[in-house]
Amino acid sequence: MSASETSPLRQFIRKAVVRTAVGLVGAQAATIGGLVGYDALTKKQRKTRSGFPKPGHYGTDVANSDVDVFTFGADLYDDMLTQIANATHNVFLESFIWKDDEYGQKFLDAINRASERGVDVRVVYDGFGNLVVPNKFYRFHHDVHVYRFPVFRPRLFITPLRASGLTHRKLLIVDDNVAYIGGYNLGSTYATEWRDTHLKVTGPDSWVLRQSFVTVWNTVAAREDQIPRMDPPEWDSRVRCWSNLPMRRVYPIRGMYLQAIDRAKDHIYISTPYFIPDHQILDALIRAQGRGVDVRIMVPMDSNHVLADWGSRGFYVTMLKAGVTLLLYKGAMIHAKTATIDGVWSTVGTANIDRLSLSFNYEVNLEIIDNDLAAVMERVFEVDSSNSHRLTLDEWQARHPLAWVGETALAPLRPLL
Ligand SMILES: O=P(O)(O)OC[C@H](O)CO
Repeated sequence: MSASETSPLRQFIRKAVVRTAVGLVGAQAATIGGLVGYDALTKKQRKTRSGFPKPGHYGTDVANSDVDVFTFGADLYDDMLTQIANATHNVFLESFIWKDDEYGQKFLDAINRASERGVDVRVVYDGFGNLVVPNKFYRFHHDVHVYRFPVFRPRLFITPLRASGLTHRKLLIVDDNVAYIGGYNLGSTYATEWRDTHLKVTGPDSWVLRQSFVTVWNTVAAREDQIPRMDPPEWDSRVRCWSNLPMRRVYPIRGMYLQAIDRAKDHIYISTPYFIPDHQILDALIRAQGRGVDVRIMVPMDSNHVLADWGSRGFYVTMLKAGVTLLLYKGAMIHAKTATIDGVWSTVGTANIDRLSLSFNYEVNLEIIDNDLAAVMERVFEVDSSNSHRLTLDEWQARHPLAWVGETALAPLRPLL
């Protein structure tokens, strides 16, 4: 049938569909524009937030290794810088964000000095994550081996899945014996203004993090730049490492979370800066609450990404109706990517509970089965809870109708956030 022969009814339906689609996209664009504009206006106010209670620094033994829990950036960075300064053999550093500020410079200087004195230094950082940092900041000593994850990747046209993903990891491994992992990127804001959590593993269990770094490095580096294999200490460790590696097409962190949530019998405490779960994770959490598990999820009251906040808020009614406790962290940005379950199981890593982390980016999480560490993680969660507002269903349902419009308009974008 030619266009001129199209029936009036068909023409009407076609126009209605096109207008609805244009209207929806327009509403979404207007919502995003409004939220981003409002966010820019209130940014200054967020910069003068009141700060946060510091949960402290804890040391525990897990099997034959020492595990330190850091919850304040300046303490962590000082410890990392001391390790780099004392390194005698090698330093492997990977970071999603590496700012050109005071602390960023300290790390750059420390690894350059290590390289100068003959330490084998390997660095991985993300091109996209540091687009706003001038390239000239990254002046490495000529012996430092560097891989900058490229922003543009021609291989995307050949092997789109394997060539995708940013490195969202934050890792430091020193002398094959000390390894750091957690939410801290490198930058001065994170040193004092953000609440985050990092682990330091000293001893044989650090191997798993070394191996995670080596796996990525040895895939991207030239043959002459490969890092030699080091044998693992033991099979039956209570410390497991899960690495999302698009280059291998594996994303095990999501599976780790699903298994642990399904296994929970008593309580689940999760901290995440960005909470935009897929259906299966959301369903697992709601089912856990339904069988009597005390599920508590902590997110920032206002994070540094307004769209992520609104993407997250779209889940609040469902969660609150299911009885899940929502804790909104006040006065500072909480960026910890941690969970602890039943006083036994804990994870600390780089993955957020969102699709970018669980199904797209390079990530790494430690999973640790240990009562003492779980007790520490619960203590940290308790201190953070004391600085959080517990949201109620009544309060949330009384929010401004425009908020509901924002949540609904952003719902289709959740997979991208
Ligand atoms: O991507 P993350 O979780 O490391 O968070 C980084 C901040 O969002 C920087 O804007």
